[in-house]
Order: sequence, then structure tokens, then C-alpha cells
Amino acid sequence: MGIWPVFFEGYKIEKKLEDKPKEVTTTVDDKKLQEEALKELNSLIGLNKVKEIIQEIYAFSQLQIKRKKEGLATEPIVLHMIFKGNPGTGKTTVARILGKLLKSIGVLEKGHVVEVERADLVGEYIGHTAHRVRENVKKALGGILFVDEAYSLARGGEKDFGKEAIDTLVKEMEDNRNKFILILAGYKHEMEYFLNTNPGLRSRFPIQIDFPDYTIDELLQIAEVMVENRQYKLTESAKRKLMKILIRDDNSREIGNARLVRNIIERAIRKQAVRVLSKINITKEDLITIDSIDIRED
Ligand SMILES: Nc1ncnc2c1ncn2[C@@H]1O[C@H](COP(=O)(O)OP(=O)(O)OP(=O)(O)O)[C@@H](O)[C@H]1O
Repeated sequence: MGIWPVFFEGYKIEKKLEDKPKEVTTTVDDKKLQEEALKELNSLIGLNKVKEIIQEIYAFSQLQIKRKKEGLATEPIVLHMIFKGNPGTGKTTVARILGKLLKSIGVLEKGHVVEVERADLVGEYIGHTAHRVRENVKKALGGILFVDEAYSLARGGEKDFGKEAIDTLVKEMEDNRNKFILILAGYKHEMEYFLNTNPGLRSRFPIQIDFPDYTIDELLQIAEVMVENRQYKLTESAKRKLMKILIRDDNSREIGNARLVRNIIERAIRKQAVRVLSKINITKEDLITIDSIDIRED
């Protein structure tokens, strides 16, 4: 039987009729995992379009399972994806949430994420690369293999071992169909160039998701969430200083976004510790308050 191209909410999903999904039963733990993952997804700041696509993928997968129960024709869903966006835009975070969601409904057996980059996949001699790729796919079975800066696999052209890594990944996608999801992530333009120069790859990744840079306002909200999760709070002057830094660094998003914010906050927490420890009487308020003096501008 052939491949059926099916258009689902704007993106194409290849379906193969011969592979039927397994019978799935959900447990109390799965229900908890599902609630936790949906809560995490909804609590992400911004990313509205990304959230919408994840919800669609989740709904579509669930419906396939329900159709199977009703004896209707079902096919495995091809969920290999391309995530395009600058560092710190939430790609890894969203992959982890997706893993949990798909595990909770039985589409993935484990739902874990194995994060790799070129150095983990590309070896130094013939055969070494294929071995490394297969080892990482093995670790990712039942979950997601997340290849960061995936475009760098094509960096050296035909003669580079990166090419062998791509070919082995493609073969593993065939051999382990439905047993893991491959996510190739990286900067938008580099990923588009990568797909254009490897036309055979594009059709294997029916879902492409763009992760836009956060606005200054979103970055400030992310900072507040990060601080709150760690049971700290920012004073008004600390917030103003943070905003000043974010505006100053606004044109260097390629290196920052939420990751930059996390680094600033984690550094501020260490600086605050030194400041507070030098006090004679330390109150509970001292323990939780991050002031502008704790936030470094460099
Ligand atoms: N929308 C968001 N809301 C709250 N926190 C976020 C959001 N996006 C990212 N973060 C936080 O920012 C940090 C960096 O995010 P993440 O690692 O997912 O980005 P990334 O795009 O995968 O970056 P990289 O490519 O550098 O790995 C994490 O601590 C994550 O929890």
C-alpha cells in the first residue's frame, strides 16, 4: 500500500496504512503526567503559535487512538519535526513537554528526550559515525532524539562524516518507524538552507515549528517565573535594571533569549547570597529578595 499525503491543519503528515497502532490503555500515572505536561505547556510565556501546534499534534494523536478503538482505519502518525529558532527560545523545553504528552497517551513508550549535537553523532573514521548514531537512536527508543544545531551535520559537504550521520539517521527512521521521534533543531536560516540542500529530508519531517525571539516584555515575564519558581522575588528596581540590560542586548538575540535571562537570574542569586551573608541579622525577606545591586550589567 502506498503513502497517503494527508493535510492536517496546514502541515502534511505522511501516513502508511499497513502499520496499525498498538492497543493503548492509560493508567493513573499517565493521567497525572498528562495534566503535568499540559500545565507546563500552558504556563510557558508567549509561544502562542507553538502551543497551538503542539495541541493540534496531541489532539490528532489522541483521535487516532480513539478511531482505532472504534474499529476505524488508523495509521501511525509521522511526528518527526524541525524546530527552527534562536538559542533560548524554548525548543528543548517544548520537546520535553511533547515527550511527556505523547507518553501519557501511549504514542511513545517512555517519552524521554535524548539531546545530542554534531560532536555526539559524528565520528573520526569510516563506520564510527554510523555506530555513534545508532547508539544514540538506541538510547532514544521510546522517546525523542533531539539533534541541536542539526544543520552542522551538512557542514562539510559530501566528503564529511556528517553526511554519514544524516544517512544513518534516515535509515534508523525507516528501521525504527514509530519507535522514536526525531527532532532536528537549529537557527531558522541555517535549518532552511540545510533542508534545501538535502531535499530528500524535507518530506520526512512533516511538521516544522518556528520559535520566535521573545519580546522584552515576555523576557521579563520569564524572569519573574524563573525567580518565583526558585522562591525569590525581584524588587522594582531590580526589574528596572533587568529591563535596561534586556533593552541594551536586544540586538543580540542569537545568543540569548530565555537562556540569557536564566544566566542573569542565576548569577544574581549567587551575588545576592554573598550580599545577604555579610549581614548580621538575616531575615526571611533578605533570603528571598533580589535587589538591583545583585544584578550585574556585564
Ligand atoms: N516560554 C518560556 N517560558 C518560561 N521559561 C522558558 C520559556 N522558554 C524558555 N524558557 C526557559 O529558558 C531556558 C532555555 O530554554 P530552552 O533550553 O528550552 O531553549 P532552547 O531553544 O532549547 O535553547 P538552546 O538551543 O540554547 O538549547 C530554560 O530554562 C527554559 O525553562
